[in-house]
Amino acid sequence: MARRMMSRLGQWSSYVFAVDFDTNSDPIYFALASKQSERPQVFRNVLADEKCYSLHVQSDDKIERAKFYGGLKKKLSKELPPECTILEMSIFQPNVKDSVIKGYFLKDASKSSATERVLGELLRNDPVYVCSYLCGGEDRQWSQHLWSNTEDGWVEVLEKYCVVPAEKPVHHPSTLSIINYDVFYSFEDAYKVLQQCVDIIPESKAVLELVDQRLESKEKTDFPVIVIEGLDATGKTTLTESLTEALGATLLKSPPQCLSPWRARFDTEPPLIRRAFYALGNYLTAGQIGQEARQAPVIVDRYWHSTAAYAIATAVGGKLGNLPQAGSEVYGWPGDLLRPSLVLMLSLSSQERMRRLQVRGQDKTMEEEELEANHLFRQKVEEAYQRIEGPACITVDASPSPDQVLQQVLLLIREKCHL
Ligand SMILES: Nc1nc2c(ncn2[C@@H]2O[C@H](COP(=O)(O)OP(=O)(O)OP(=O)(O)O)[C@@H](O)[C@H]2O)c(=O)[nH]1
Ligand SMILES: Nc1ncnc2c1ncn2[C@@H]1O[C@H](COP(=O)(O)OP(=O)(O)O)[C@@H](O)[C@H]1O
Repeated sequence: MARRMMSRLGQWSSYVFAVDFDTNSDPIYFALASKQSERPQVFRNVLADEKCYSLHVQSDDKIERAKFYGGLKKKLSKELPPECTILEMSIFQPNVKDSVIKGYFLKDASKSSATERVLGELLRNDPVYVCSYLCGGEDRQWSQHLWSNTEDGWVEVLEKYCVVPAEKPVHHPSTLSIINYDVFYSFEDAYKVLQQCVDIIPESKAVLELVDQRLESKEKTDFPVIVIEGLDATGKTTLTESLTEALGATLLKSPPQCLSPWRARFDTEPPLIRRAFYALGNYLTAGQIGQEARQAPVIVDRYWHSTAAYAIATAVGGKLGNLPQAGSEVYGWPGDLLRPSLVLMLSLSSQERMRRLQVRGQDKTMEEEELEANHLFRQKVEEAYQRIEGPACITVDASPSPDQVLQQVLLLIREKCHL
């Protein structure tokens, strides 16, 4: 027992556990130790006498981990008692990229044994670690108890560790696994993800075949390439169509039309797979841009900024201040992706944007629903847009009439692209 205890504690002793009790404040950070700490009790302000558990995915295969984790919250929400609160949890080594293991912390105020039954089932059938947390002794200290399956299918508590406070890390744990999990900075990295999905998502094969036929894009283009960005209903479609006419340009968009048959399918996938799909969409569009910009200016409706901004805003948990600082490598442009001459970001008040969304009456994407419901998510998307470099976007006030916005943008294009 001692050997196993040391092996696990040895494995986890350099890890910090982070639980998001409230998106407006810092997570609670704790570590594991073989003996109690002299420092204040970890959960003193956030837990009373609830039963607490944690579970996290243990698989070396990042696709399997992403797929399982993607469906886990829905499964827990469906099967756990309503009094059981499901909180985001990360286990990570501070400042070590790719060290993040995502999971959930359960605060169970129910008096039923349903939670333990559901967790026992998960432990028996799925690639998860399950732990329970107990508060005991005069000093009301918390301990973590690792569950294990016995041969006859029962659950036993394998090892017990003291839960001790841990320092707040420099970077929020959710920022440690953005690169190649939420945002892809090379064609090859995105392509590899879909290649690994061919067996579990058959549509990946058709997408890869299209991507294999993509046109090569050149560094430099003969005519200017102008990208129009912005949240849903800021007026991108209206502006790009009138711009195309005014400039005798070619209109493209990302993801390109040829990926439309599979878009809804990949929108249901976890970020790792979904973002790889959108990244490959940008490379397909880049090939089309390279070809079309030989004959005329090109206008693009959404491109890299949309892909990176939505992915970063979705990945970064907690408050707005948890976003990686401006200048961070996550805001960099992929070295192998065609760079446009100009990126314009349409900006609009929330009220006017909601009005236009209603007027247009189209269905909203899942992310747009989120944008509407979640002011914090919208702030993160808008802030991420502003921090992306290579080129950075120029903000345009999209509140005037369609024609006034068009004239304002034509002036900017003439000034910046000498068109
Ligand atoms: N284009 C694009 N959209 C993304 C990406 N990642 C997520 N999305 C989602 O897809 C939505 C936009 O998809 P579009 O096909 O541009 O839908 P649309 O109706 O044309 O959007 P608007 O042009 O904003 O009206 C965004 O609101 C995001 O929710 C990405 O990499 N590229
Ligand atoms: N400058 C504008 N002023 C008022 N309404 C606008 C303006 N631009 C677009 N709209 C209207 O707002 C709605 C959303 O415009 P759309 O071009 O579809 O935005 P996006 O493509 O960014 O989602 C449409 O009904 C459109 O007619």
